Amino acid sequence: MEQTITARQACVNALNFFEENNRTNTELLNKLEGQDRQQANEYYQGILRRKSYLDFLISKYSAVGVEEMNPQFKNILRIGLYDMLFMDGTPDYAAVNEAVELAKAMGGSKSGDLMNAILRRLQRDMPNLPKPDFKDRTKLIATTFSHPEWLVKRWVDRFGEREAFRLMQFNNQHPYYYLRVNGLKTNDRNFSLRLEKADVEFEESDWLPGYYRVNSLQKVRSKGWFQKGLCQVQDVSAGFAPTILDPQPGEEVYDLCAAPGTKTIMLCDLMENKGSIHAIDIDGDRIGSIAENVTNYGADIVKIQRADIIQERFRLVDAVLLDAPCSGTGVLSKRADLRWRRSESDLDEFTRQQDELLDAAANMVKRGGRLVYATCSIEPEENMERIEHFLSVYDNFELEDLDEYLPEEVLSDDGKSYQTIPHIHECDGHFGVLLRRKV
Ligand SMILES: C[S@@+](CC[C@H](N)C(=O)[O-])C[C@H]1O[C@@H](n2cnc3c(N)ncnc32)[C@H](O)[C@@H]1O
Repeated sequence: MEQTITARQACVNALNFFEENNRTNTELLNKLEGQDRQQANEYYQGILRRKSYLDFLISKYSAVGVEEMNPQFKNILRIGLYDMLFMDGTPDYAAVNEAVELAKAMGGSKSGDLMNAILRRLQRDMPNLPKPDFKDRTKLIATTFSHPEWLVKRWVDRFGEREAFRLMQFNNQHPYYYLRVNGLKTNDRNFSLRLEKADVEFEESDWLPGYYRVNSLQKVRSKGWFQKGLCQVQDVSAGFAPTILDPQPGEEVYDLCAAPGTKTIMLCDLMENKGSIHAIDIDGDRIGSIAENVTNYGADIVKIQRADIIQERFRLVDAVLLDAPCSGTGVLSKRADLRWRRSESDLDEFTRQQDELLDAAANMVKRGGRLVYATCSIEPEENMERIEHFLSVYDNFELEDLDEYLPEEVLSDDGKSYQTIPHIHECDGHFGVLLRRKV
């Protein structure tokens, strides 16, 4: 029989995995059910959202430096401290006990004693814990807001300190989630009635139809609505790219870079499940999720293909969506792990790849056809600068106005691109443009 583990244990395992492999293993968190699963994810993302600050405090109370500490012990310590500082429902004594028991179980009684000593001292000083006191301003801000120094420097230079603080504070909040209704299986009215009946607090978006902002996904998950394909989790700003592509029933559409398929199923919805969508992705592991999503949502116009779109040739179609791989700096509140996985040099790699992908995508569009380029980044190099570069090479494409599709507050002054910035628009940060190939 498989041994059952607690949310805290699962989180320690996931944090250990992250430190070793520099990536998230969602299976370690999601093998739990119900509330435990939610709690494990909450710990994991929450601790990564506050990592530098937690480590700063740990360094003040431990004789062993954070870098030299046994990773498992360090991650249990982070959970105990996170519990005391940020988990409202856990009394301090319970947070300490849980961490001590976990340390004993995972590392023996000496480990439990040491855990107890460090956390008790932190608990005692709780109202007056030390504040980061580094002379180096970037390091001070980075530690206070738990963001990497390179990103702090970049955002302070670009936005100024005050705005950068607001952005990082937003990234450190518990995120909002949006549900998008699957129009192939239900409708907005029916779905909002379901939400009311299930006692889910929600707010309907006034930006796009069929989006509902909720504070927690737990009730929706327990109702089985995701498995039934009634709705999906998709930030409203992620819905902008399929919206501006405006795919029509009967058209032939490429969804390049499609996995895990959240935009593919929205395209099916917009096309009323008529026409054809080729969902293409290079990643064999991620491609299975497209099929799962499509089946769940009751769509049958999707052909899934594993391919490198830069290497392979495709015939021309009416509309192409290129949801490019990017740094993901627009989604750091939901994907706190990304802030520690990325480095500044990754940006050069992403922009090079984005140019190649745009080049490939442009050669799949019929005359008069449309190409949408989108990212979940807020970095200009991955966004408008890529499009400016593209247009300097491809004078047979032009930018289209977006004001008939999207609210004014997310559009650039000339109305030809959208960009959401998390703390300003209170959603994820997404960018996109609609390019038309001249006839
Ligand atoms: C931002 S994610 C796509 C998210 C997806 N559109 C959605 O909304 O669910 C980018 C995807 O690009 C894929 N990708 C990267 N390089 C590619 C290439 N050369 N050919 C095809 N897919 C590629 C990655 O495997 C990844 O799944």
